[in-house]
Amino acid sequence: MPEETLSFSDSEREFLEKYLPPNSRQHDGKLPSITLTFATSLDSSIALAPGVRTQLSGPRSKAMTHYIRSRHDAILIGVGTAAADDPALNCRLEGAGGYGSDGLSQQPRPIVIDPSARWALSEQSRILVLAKAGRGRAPYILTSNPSPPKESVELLERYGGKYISMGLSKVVAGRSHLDWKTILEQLKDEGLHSIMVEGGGSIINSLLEPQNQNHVSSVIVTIAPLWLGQGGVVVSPEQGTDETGTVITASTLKAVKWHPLGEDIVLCGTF
Ligand SMILES: NC(=O)C1=CN([C@@H]2O[C@H](COP(=O)(O)OP(=O)(O)OC[C@H]3O[C@@H](n4cnc5c(N)ncnc54)[C@H](OP(=O)(O)O)[C@@H]3O)[C@@H](O)[C@H]2O)C=CC1
Ligand SMILES: Nc1nc(O)c(N)c(N[C@@H]2O[C@H](COP(=O)(O)O)[C@@H](O)[C@H]2O)n1
Repeated sequence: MPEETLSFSDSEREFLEKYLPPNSRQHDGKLPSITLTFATSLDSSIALAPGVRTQLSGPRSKAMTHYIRSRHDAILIGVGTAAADDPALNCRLEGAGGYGSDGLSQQPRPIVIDPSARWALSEQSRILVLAKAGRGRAPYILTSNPSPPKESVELLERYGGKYISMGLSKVVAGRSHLDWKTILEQLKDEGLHSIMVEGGGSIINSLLEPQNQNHVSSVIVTIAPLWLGQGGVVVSPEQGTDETGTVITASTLKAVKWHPLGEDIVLCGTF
């Protein structure tokens, strides 16, 4: 199926600028910056159910998401999202590489966090179909599996992707978690300095934990005017507690800006 080409005008871009990585900057050894972005319902759901691809963004906020993609070196998702959505993870903005210009300019590198290397990639995976067509890049997969499936290694390498090995940090409720600082160090070594994290629920909730928030430079959330109902994939980080054990607010945004876009509203902020 041909991918649609999107446009997002200069005047629409203005409100976002403060929350995006600068177009050019000195990296001076710092860890990559993270922009955390996702689309949510009014009941804080980002998908109808685990494993169900759910469109929430309207056409304007979808175009915004692709503009934000164009402003980052990489887009990062968890393996839950890769397996559920078979995502394209490219930039389909008019003028991006493969969408009106040659080469891969404005095409971010997809990054998948896949501790056990369980994502079943194939020649038909959308991400590789687009890489083959010169409309996106093949993914880098961060894993703590020392021997990912040989066929997947070969398939990835054929199109310019690869597995990157790193140690396992901890296991939470039966799920393997990689450590954010180590992830960012690995990405810095790959020359990637700005990372747009798109999801899914577990990845977002992990980054919203107090000990990980310091890695997040800004948050851009699209809020769609609907309720998905119970049973969805919910963004809701663990509650915090103070020194007496009393429950406190998990996270509060600062420097907040609200911007209506079509029927959605976009919330931007920092920690
Ligand atoms: N509306 C929106 O904007 C978006 C919606 N989505 C939706 O989200 C859903 C997927 O969310 P979810 O199932 O939570 O999966 P995720 O995409 O969040 O992936 C979670 C998995 O990543 C691995 N992982 C490694 N390190 C960490 C870490 N530090 N913190 C958390 N996870 C880590 C674990 O793998 P393992 O299980 O192998 O141990 C974990 O189960 C899909 O339905 C998708 O459609 C996704 C993105 C955006
Ligand atoms: N911004 C946004 N709005 C939605 O409604 C969404 N469902 C998502 N999902 C994220 O985008 C990925 C799909 O991207 P492609 O269109 O396949 O390039 C999906 O995997 C989620 O990360 N985002």
